Order: sequence, then structure tokens, then C-alpha cells
Amino acid sequence: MAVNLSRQAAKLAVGKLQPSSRVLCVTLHTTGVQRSDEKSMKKNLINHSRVRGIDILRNPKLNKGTAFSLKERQLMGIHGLLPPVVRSLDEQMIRVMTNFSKRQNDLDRYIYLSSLQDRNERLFYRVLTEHVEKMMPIVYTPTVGLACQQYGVAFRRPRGLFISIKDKGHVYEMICNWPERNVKAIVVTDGERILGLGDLGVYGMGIPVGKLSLYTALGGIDPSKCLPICLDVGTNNEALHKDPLYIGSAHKRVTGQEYDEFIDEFMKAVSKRYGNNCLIQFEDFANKNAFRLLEKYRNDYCTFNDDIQGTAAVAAAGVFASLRITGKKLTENTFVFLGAGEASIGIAELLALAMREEGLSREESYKRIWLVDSKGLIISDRPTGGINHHKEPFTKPFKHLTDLEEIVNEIKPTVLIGAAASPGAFTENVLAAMGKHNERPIIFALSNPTSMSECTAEQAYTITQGRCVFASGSPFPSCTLNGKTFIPGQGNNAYIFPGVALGVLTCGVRHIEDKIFLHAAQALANLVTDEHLAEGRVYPPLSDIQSVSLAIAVDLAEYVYKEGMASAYPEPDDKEAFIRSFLYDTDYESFEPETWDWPY
Ligand SMILES: NC(=O)C1=CN([C@@H]2O[C@H](COP(=O)(O)OP(=O)(O)OC[C@H]3O[C@@H](n4cnc5c(N)ncnc54)[C@H](OP(=O)(O)O)[C@@H]3O)[C@@H](O)[C@H]2O)C=CC1
Ligand SMILES: CC(=O)C(=O)O
Ligand SMILES: [Mg+2]
Repeated sequence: MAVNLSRQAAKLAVGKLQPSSRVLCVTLHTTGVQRSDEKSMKKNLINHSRVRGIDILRNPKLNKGTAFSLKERQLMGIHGLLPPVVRSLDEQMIRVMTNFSKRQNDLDRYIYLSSLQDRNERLFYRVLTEHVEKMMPIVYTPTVGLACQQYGVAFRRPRGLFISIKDKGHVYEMICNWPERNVKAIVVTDGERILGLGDLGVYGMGIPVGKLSLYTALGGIDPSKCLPICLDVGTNNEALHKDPLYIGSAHKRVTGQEYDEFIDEFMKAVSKRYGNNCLIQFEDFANKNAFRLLEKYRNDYCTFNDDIQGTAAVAAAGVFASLRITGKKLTENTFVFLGAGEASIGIAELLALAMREEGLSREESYKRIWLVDSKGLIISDRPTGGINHHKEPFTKPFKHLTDLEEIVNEIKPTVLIGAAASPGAFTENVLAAMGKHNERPIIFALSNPTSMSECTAEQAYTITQGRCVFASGSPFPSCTLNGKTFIPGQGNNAYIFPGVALGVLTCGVRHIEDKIFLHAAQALANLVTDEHLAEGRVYPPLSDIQSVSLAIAVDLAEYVYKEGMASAYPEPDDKEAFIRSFLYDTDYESFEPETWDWPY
């Protein structure tokens, strides 16, 4: 936990000061991943930077605002720097929620929350965790997409590390500028494919920032262990070149050998600075880089690509849960994907792996999955070409088709999944065709943000007369049809990456194999109850997402120890208690040394 001066440690800290000053300074840095029961003692034994007075209020990790007690204010030299009233964290939350609700639009709400994060980190995370359903659409999709598009305007204070291609040769030194010495998780983007919004260059920094706020809010990972990074290699978005507010390098993207060397230097620098166990999550890289960087680094680093692997797990979980509604075995399904990129190929490969675990041959597993890309249905010897080696396993002899309605009518899929950032592609006719061929069609419109969704929840339920099983990447409101209310699930990798990261970090998993994601998918699907399914949900409610993330981590812990993938020893008997002992606590810690007398 961030700061908690225990009695003994407080004495130690104060012992280094002028005896007459009798003031309290607090630690800025901690080292080592510490279990909560050991933390307060250890951290104070390693004090190396002390803050007091106004600097405490300016430090979001230490600042409690009006929650500082009178005693703390006196001791820390901040008495009078705050209004006289002393408020509890819960009372402060009322102020935050009142302010939040007074904002005119979601971008303003995003900026308000970012400012809170800059001011008072614990209060920010308490608000996020207590109001997760309300806050997630703001700090995450869809609003984070808008915030990235408007990052030049939304920008107040820098958050995270910006490393430019111009810094090539000095990446390690740049990483050393980051003030935290014990980073355990990095989310990195180069901004080339931000959600379904395309190349936003450095404006894409909103994504690592948003993802890591969920590492803490959902996965309970201490924010001081998390580092958002944006690699600035330029942007091919010409509008940004002309944007006077743009905060990145306004030139075309650097590609080829120079790009590869830069990424390589970055990976090595992270490892050198934070160790080989530092988790590196790749996020929103363009397709052409995402797959090959994953292949290049997955066996040498603790890394995964969330868009490929995290998405695969969440979608597979949704499919597994849906099968309890349709009553079909996985292998009895036919899948059509609109899109054959990171998300679709990731999901398709994981489903194929799941089918093989159920006994199908490789060939048979691929036979049940059809992909459609910008050039049409993916078939053998397609006249229009465009089949790269990720798409290749899914090719099969068939006629060349480009129209999705026609494809659905020909292939008659039981499951239709969209991840093409092609808004509205699930037209009335496509949805009707799914309804015609299936009693309970499974329809997932996974593209983000909301504006990129293949269809709305309402369209899907209405056109299939409430028969479809629906999930979407960004949230949609519930929908009432003939007196029955349907609650669409949010098929978003946010249900996966916080729990996977928590399990991986606490158990010391060195390489994150696809089987880990398959296991996470099964764990998530198992958390869907019959009551959820009856409401139309194929994921647990968003309000449960923190306990879901913990449950996934605990399940993974059992799995990785059994499979010999864990390196944290001795193996804990009680995995849940073990993982819980690492969780970030959003309660304020007291800076009051209990044995002290009042200074006057
Ligand atoms: N819900 C979730 O958790 C996640 C959702 N996503 C969303 O999925 C979307 C796609 O992401 P990702 O897969 O990484 O992107 P990619 O760029 O890797 O892939 C996009 C794919 O869509 C295809 N495509 C583009 N336009 C059309 C069209 N009109 N008809 C058919 N196919 C088309 C492209 O075809 P071609 O190959 O020919 O270029 C490509 O195969 C984004 O909106 C993203 O936000 C992504 C990750 C997680
Ligand atoms: C959710 C996510 O990772 C994406 O849309 O890219
Ligand atoms: Mg992403």
C-alpha cells in the first residue's frame, strides 16, 4: 500500500529530523512487491525521499484533501492549507459524485475524473470501485475513445511515459526517469489503431492510462506498480500533423528496421530496469505490427497482446455461456466473423483451440470458422487476394462472396461476431437472416467505441424478436420488448486483462501461453449464473467485475501452479488469501503516529 506510517516506522522517520521540529514527513517511494501485512514496516525502513507541507497536498499519492485529520495537519505542516472542516472519504465521495453529475457531457466527466486522479489517487480509485458501472464508460470505452480524439484539448497534466523515436539509443535512460522503482505492469501503445478510431498517434496515450486505471480499480493492482507508455513513432493521420494542439511528433510513422530496433530497445530497456517479470501488455498496435511483435516476444518476455489474446478470452467466455442458452456443444456451431484482424483472429484461434480440446482435429476445428475481411469471405484462392498467414488456416473452398447478408444465408452460422470497426454492418437484413436460420442466434457486435458497433442492442433484439443472445464491446442500455427486459452483456477484454494480470503477477508466471487465456475464458464463463442467462446476460454484471477479476486470478493461480507455470514459491495453500494480500486498498492510511503527544 502507498503510505502507512506505523508507530515504529514513524519514530524512525522522525528520528532523522531535527529533534525540535517534531514534524512528520512521509515516504514517496516504496520498493519491492510487498504483502500488505509486511508493507508498512518495510516501506518505512527504506525511506529515501520525504515530503512535507504543501508538497503533500500536491502529491496525488499522499494527498487526502479535507480528510487529513487535525493531528495530521499539525504534524505534516499543512494546517491552514486546507479549509478547517475534516471530511471522511465517504463524505468526499459525495462531493465528487455531485461534481461528476453536474458536468455537461462525458468528455467533461472524463476530464474531471482525470483531474481527480492527478489530485487524490485514493479518492479517484475509491470512486471508480464504488461506482464501477457509472465510471467505466467514462474512464474506458466509449468515452476514452472520444478523449483520445480530443487529447490535445483534454490534456492537463502528463500521465505516463512518452518515448519518442528521437530518443532511440536512450530508451533505458528515459525509463529510468520514471519515478517509481518497482513497476510490475506496463501497458504500451504506439497509437496506430486506437479502438476502431484508427491512427491517433500520441493522443492514443488515453488507452494505456485507461487500461491501467482498470488494473487498479478491477484487478486491485497498486497504481504505483503500473506504468502507461506511449511510443511516439509519428502518425499517418494527416489531420494531426496540422493540429496545433497535437502533443506528438508531427511526421509520418517510422516503419521497417528503425521501428523494429526501437521496439526491441524498448523491450530490453524495460527488462533491464524492471526485470524480466515485468508484465508488458501491448495495446492498440496496428494489425501489421501486433501479430509479429507478439510472436517475436512472447517466449522471451512476460507479455501479451490484449487485442488478440484478451479479446479472444472474453469472446470465448461469452460463447461458452451462450451455449448454455442454445443447448449446443461448441463443436456443433458454425462461426462467421466480420473482420479478420487482431480481435477476430484471436477469438477464432482460441475457439479452434477449445474445439481441439473437445477432441476435434486441427482441420475440423478450422472448418467450423469462417472469416470475412474487407475483401469478402475468406476462401481458398480468393480472386481478390489479401490472405495473410493468420487468415490462411481459415480458408476453405467456397464461392467468392462479399455481401454479409448473402454470406449469412449461404453459411448459416449459429454465431455471428463483428470486430471490423464497420458501424452498422449488421444490417436489418443480416440480423433477420441470423434470426431466420437459428432459434437462438448468437450475435456479438464487439467493435469499439459505441459509434463503431456493428449494430445496437436494440436493433439485434428487435429484429430477432428477442431471440438473439447479444453482447457488445461498448455498453448498451437494457432493452424492453413485449414486456421482457434484455440486458446486453459487455463483451470487452476488461473482463479478462485485470484478472489475468493479477494472477500472472502474483504467481510469477513468466510466459503467458494461450492456454492461460482459454482457462481464463472458462473461469469467466463459469461465473455466469442461470439467473444472469435468464436476463440475457452472457457475462456477470459489470457491478461484479472486481470480484470477477479476483475470481479469475484465483482460478488461474490454481491452474498455473498445477501446470508448473508459476515461479512464486513456496506455493500458497490458500490461493485466494495469497492474492488478496497483494490488493491495493482504497482506504486512506493514517499518518498519525499513535504514541505521539500533541505538539502543543
Ligand atoms: N470488445 C473488445 O474487447 C475488443 C474490440 N475490438 C474492436 O474490434 C475492432 C477491430 O479491431 P482489430 O481486430 O484489432 O482491428 P484490425 O485492424 O486488426 O482488423 C480489422 C479487420 O476488419 C476488416 N474490415 C475492415 N473493414 C471491413 C469491412 N467493411 N467489412 C469486412 N471487414 C472489414 C479488416 O479487413 P482486412 O484484413 O482486409 O484489412 C481487418 O481484417 C475495433 O473496433 C476494436 O475496437 C478490439 C479488441 C477488443
Ligand atoms: C477493448 C479494446 O481493447 C479495443 O477495443 O481495442
Ligand atoms: Mg485495445
